[in-house]
Amino acid sequence: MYEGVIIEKLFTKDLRFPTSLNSDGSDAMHTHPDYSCAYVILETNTGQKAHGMTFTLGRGTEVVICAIKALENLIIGQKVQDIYNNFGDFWRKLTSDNQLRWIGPEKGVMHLATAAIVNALWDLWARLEGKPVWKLLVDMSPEQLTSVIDFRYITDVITKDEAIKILKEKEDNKKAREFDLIKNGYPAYTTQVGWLGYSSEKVKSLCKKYLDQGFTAFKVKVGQNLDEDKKRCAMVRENIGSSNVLMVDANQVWCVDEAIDWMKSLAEYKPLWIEEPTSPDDILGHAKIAQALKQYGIGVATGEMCCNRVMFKQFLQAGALEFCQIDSARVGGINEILSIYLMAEKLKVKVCPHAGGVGLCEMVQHLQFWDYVSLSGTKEGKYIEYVDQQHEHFKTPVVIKSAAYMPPTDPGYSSEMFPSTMEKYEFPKGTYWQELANNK
Ligand SMILES: C[C@H](O)[C@@H](O)CC(=O)C(=O)O
Ligand SMILES: [Mg+2]
Repeated sequence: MYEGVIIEKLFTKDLRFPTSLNSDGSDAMHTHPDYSCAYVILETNTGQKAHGMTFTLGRGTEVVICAIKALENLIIGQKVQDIYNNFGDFWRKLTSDNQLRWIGPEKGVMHLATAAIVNALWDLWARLEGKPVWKLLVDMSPEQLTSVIDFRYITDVITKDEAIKILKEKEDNKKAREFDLIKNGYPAYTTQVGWLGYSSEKVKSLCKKYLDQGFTAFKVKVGQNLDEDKKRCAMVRENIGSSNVLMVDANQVWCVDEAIDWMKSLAEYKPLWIEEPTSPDDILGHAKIAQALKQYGIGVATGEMCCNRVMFKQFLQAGALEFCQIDSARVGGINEILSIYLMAEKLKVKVCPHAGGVGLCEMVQHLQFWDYVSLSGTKEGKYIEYVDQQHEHFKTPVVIKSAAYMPPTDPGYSSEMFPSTMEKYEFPKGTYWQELANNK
C-alpha cells in the first residue's frame, strides 16, 4: 500500500493571530497571548498534501519553525510505507537524532517541532486511508495501534503486551460506542467565558450565551488577585447555578503552599478542579496540592505543558493529578499521546484534554473519540475543552451540538487551514501584519 509514495517537500508557516488585542486567551501567566502556530505542510511526489501544527503564543514561533527545519532532512525523501509500517521506530528516529537530541531530549522547542511534524504525518496517513484520524485509530487492531508507540522509559508502568491486553478487553462493545459517538458526540466544557482579561460584564454575558447553547461546565482563569478571583468565582457560580460545573485555572502562577492556601479560599465556590496550580514540572508539588485539596473536593488538573510521557508517567504514579490534560500539539504528537492515554487508563485517571489554542479543539477531539470507543469506553465525568476561537480559519472546523463535539467525517486530522488565512496572518509578511506595520 502507498507504494512509491515519497514525502518530497516540507513547508513551514509562522501564523499569528492578534488575540491579545481583546484579551482572548489571557490568563494570570500569559496576559497578552497572540494565538499562533508553527504550521507544517508536507507534500508527496503524488501531490498529496498534509497539514500539522503546534500551538504557540506569538513571539518564539520563529524558533519552533527553526527547529522544524532542523528535523526536515529526517522527513524529506522518506517512503511513506516505511514510516507507517513501523511508525514507532520512525518516531524514535525522529526524536533520537544523536546530535539534535542534545537540545531536548524530548522536551522544549525540539519536541514542539516534533509534534508539528508528527501531526502532519498522521494527517497524511488518514488522508491516504480516506478516514478521519479518530476512525483510523479506532479501526487499528491492538497490535497495530501499539506498534506506533515507543515504550522506552515507560515499561515500568505499562508494557506493549499489557497495552495490547487492555485494548483487547475493550473490543467487545466498540461498535456500539462508535454508534453512540456518531449520534450523541462527546461532552465539552468551555473556557470562553473566563479569560482573565475579560470584564465582569463580558463574563456574565458569555455565561448566559454558553448556558443557552447547553453548556453545563465552565472554566475561569484565576491567580492574579485573590479578592478579584473571589468576586469572579462568586459571580460565575451565581450565573451558572449550583448544579453546573466550575473549573479554575491558574496557569502555573503559584508556589505549592500558596496554591493550597489560595484554593482553600476559593473552595466555597465548589470548583471541580484547579488546573496548573504550580510549575508544570513539579510532580511532588502537585501531589502535595492534590493531597491537601482532597478534603475540599477539589481535584488537580494538569498536562497542557507537560513535556513528555516520562513526566506524565511520574505525575500518574505519584497521584499528582486527578484530571490528565493531554494536548494534541505537545509531547511528540499522537504516537506519544497514545502512550499517555494507555498509562492513564491503567492507573485509572480521567483524561480531559486541553484545547485552548489554535487548532487544538480540531485535533484533540480525534484522540478523545478514540479513547472513548477503543480504550476507556466511558465518557463519565470527562470533557473535552472548547474555546470558540480561530475555527473560521479551518477547512473542517469542529462541530459542536448541544455542548457536545460531533465526530468529523472528512479524511485527515482536521488540521488544514485556508490559504487565505496564511496570506493574511503569516508573520511578518501576511497582509494583516504588513498593514499593522505600515500604520505604525
Ligand atoms: C494562553 C492560553 O490561552 C492558556 O490560557 C490556555 C489554557 O490554559 C487552557 O485552555 O486551559
Ligand atoms: Mg489551562
